Amino acid sequence: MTATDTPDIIYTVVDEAPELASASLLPIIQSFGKAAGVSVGTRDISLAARILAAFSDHLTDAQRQSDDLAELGALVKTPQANVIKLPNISASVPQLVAAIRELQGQGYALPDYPEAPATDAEKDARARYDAIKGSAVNPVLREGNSDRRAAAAVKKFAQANPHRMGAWSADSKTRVASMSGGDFRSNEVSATLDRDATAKIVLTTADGTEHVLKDGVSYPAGTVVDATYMSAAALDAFLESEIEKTKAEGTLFSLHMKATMMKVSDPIIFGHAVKTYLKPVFEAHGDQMAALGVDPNSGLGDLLARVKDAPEIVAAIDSCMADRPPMYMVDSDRGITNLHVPSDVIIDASMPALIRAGGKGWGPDGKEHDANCVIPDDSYAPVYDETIKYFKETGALDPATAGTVQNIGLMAQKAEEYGSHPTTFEIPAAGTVRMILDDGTVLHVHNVEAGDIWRSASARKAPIEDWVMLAIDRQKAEGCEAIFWLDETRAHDAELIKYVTPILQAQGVADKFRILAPREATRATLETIRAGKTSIAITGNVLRDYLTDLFPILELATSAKMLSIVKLMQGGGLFETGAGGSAPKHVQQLMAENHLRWDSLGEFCALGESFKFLADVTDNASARVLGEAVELATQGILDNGRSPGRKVGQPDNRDSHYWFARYWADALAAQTADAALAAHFAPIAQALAESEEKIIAELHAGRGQAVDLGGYYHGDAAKTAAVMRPSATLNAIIG
Ligand SMILES: NC(=O)C1=CN([C@@H]2O[C@H](COP(=O)(O)OP(=O)(O)OC[C@H]3O[C@@H](n4cnc5c(N)ncnc54)[C@H](OP(=O)(O)O)[C@@H]3O)[C@@H](O)[C@H]2O)C=CC1
Ligand SMILES: O=C(O)CCC(=O)C(=O)O
Ligand SMILES: [Mg+2]
Repeated sequence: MTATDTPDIIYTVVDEAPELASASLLPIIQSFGKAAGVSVGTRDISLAARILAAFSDHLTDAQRQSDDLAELGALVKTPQANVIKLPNISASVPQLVAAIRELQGQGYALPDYPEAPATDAEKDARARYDAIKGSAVNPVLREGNSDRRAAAAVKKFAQANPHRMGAWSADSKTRVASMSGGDFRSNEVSATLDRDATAKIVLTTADGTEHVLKDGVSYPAGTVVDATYMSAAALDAFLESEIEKTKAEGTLFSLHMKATMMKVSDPIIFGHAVKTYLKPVFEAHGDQMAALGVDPNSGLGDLLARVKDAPEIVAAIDSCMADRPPMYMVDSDRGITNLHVPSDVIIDASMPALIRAGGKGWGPDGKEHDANCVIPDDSYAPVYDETIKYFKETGALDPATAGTVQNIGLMAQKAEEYGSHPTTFEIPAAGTVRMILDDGTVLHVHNVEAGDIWRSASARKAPIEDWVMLAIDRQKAEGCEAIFWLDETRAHDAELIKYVTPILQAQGVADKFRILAPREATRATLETIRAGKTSIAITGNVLRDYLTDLFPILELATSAKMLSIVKLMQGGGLFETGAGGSAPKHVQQLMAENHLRWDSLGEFCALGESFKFLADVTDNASARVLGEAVELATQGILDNGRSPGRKVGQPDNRDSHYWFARYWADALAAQTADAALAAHFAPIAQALAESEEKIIAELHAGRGQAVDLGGYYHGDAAKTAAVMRPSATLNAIIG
């Protein structure tokens, strides 16, 4: 693709619920955009497309797929970028394997996912699959810092229509457990480089052998470079003790990790939890299980499938589980536990859901119970711990009166932990890890044991400075409380504070900001929003992720309704839709009963911003008219209660798109800034209004019945369109 082929706006093709929604919404957007001379094209970053692009050489000409992620990765580094990014699957190994199997079944000659690669071909396939695994998309596209908040109209709507909140009682036994030592938080060291440098990471084992874990990592001057490790022995002792305490406390055992984004460290920690929970089974049958290909990092689901024909192991598991505290369940009806799949329980979504429910999780008995929320590393766990303590003291937040928390997140150029996977290692043998600069300076040293998880994360100067300036702009726009969530006693944060304070002083705004450690910032922020006011949380990358689910889920019921703007460092714009994920449960519901409860409010918000951004950079006045009309349409959806319902029979995602098109056309027909557009949309608006009954009836035909999409990861476009665009009348009006 040459630059001239790039559409004005790129709308990403993704997976699961948002992709199903796109089948209905995108044709509307493309048709409306075309009328204003704005081209809206697509690039495919779905898991299936990324797999196919990585294995082009295994496919026929007709099957080959371009590497759209690579193209977008280059585009976001240019001022022309205008990308609407929907949530995509960040695949765990079980998801990746399922997607490969589906594609193979459709006739794509892909190699299997090699669990234990031996031959060169297997090693090559494994390396290609590993590059697709986990959060492999967002870090490539996020060449800017993050600005996430609820649009004023969305917040007002949530206050006027408060969602249900679980009650919190002072005697709730729900709590957060994290390590008091030996974790990433306590072992962290950090330094800011005063010049451009390259580094190597070397493990020297007890016998003096040097193993180069990584070479040639390059950093520009001013980069904050951290190193830390989690002790495997301390982790196991902690998990063992928490499993026992959970049993004594009579709560559910739950583990909350980010195995997708932290794709190297967190599946290993998850695996430790699986092994510790089933410790007697691994002690008695470990060798046999290894021979059956069991990898605890892949979860209990995979493990059970592998041992199903070994009755002695199955019996040992049953007896062990009976003796353990009950587990927090992902799906109690189907027996899916917290430890089944590493990507089923993702901390940013799972902790807020539990907190919103009054500290309750589902147990194996299908009932709600208090839970022990195990979050081994103590870097960010205090946020949840303090939130839970606060709600126990004060009762749940009232969404009718609560203020709002906005977020400015340091995210650009793979900032902090979320960029650390290429420099994360499970240590093979005891020794010393050194991070050595090109001039021989030893930047960081740690003594480690076999199995420890060592990692280095970094944050570059330009993104840090951009982040502080973005925070200053946002505070100026809002005039409200603004807090840097930084802990001066933590090594990395102390280095960041050395950037933040002088910039605030130089800009003359130091009195507008506070710097508080996450625990203190959590309490201060909760008190602020309890009083109905706004607070800006200025955070690093991980808290950006955690807080933009936590507060939206408390305030708005879902983070799908968030405005999520990434102001790219090179001048382009990336507009993320919402702050949540791809909602697999919604796909299951659509397939079973033809109801899609996905709310596209995040897409609507992103679309308005994208059109307005296009108008700003290209002087395309029609694009501004389109964007402003999108905002009115979004307002119309809210004012008239046109968002999807949760249950079959209620209006769903498709109904909301009809209303969105109608309100959008109404606004375009009514505006006077662009007479040609008004004239174009007047008959469309009229047709949409006149055919309302017919369109709604056509949209609802077949609701309640199972539908066939022709695949889960790689559905059939025609089948999906038949399901998602069932109204011939609407389709004809849209053209
Ligand atoms: N930006 C990105 O690309 C992101 C991708 N992900 C990926 O998404 C997948 C699922 O992640 P998960 O953590 O389960 O989180 P999700 O955000 O997909 O789902 C959590 C719950 O939030 C509710 N929800 C989310 N979006 C909407 C929406 N638009 N409308 C209505 N309700 C919504 C649903 O609640 P209910 O079921 O009650 O209706 C849903 O089950 C994973 O593969 C993950 O890696 C995750 C986060 C961000
Ligand atoms: O990229 C991912 O896997 C998740 C991203 C995410 O959760 C977020 O940005 O809020
Ligand atoms: Mg998130």
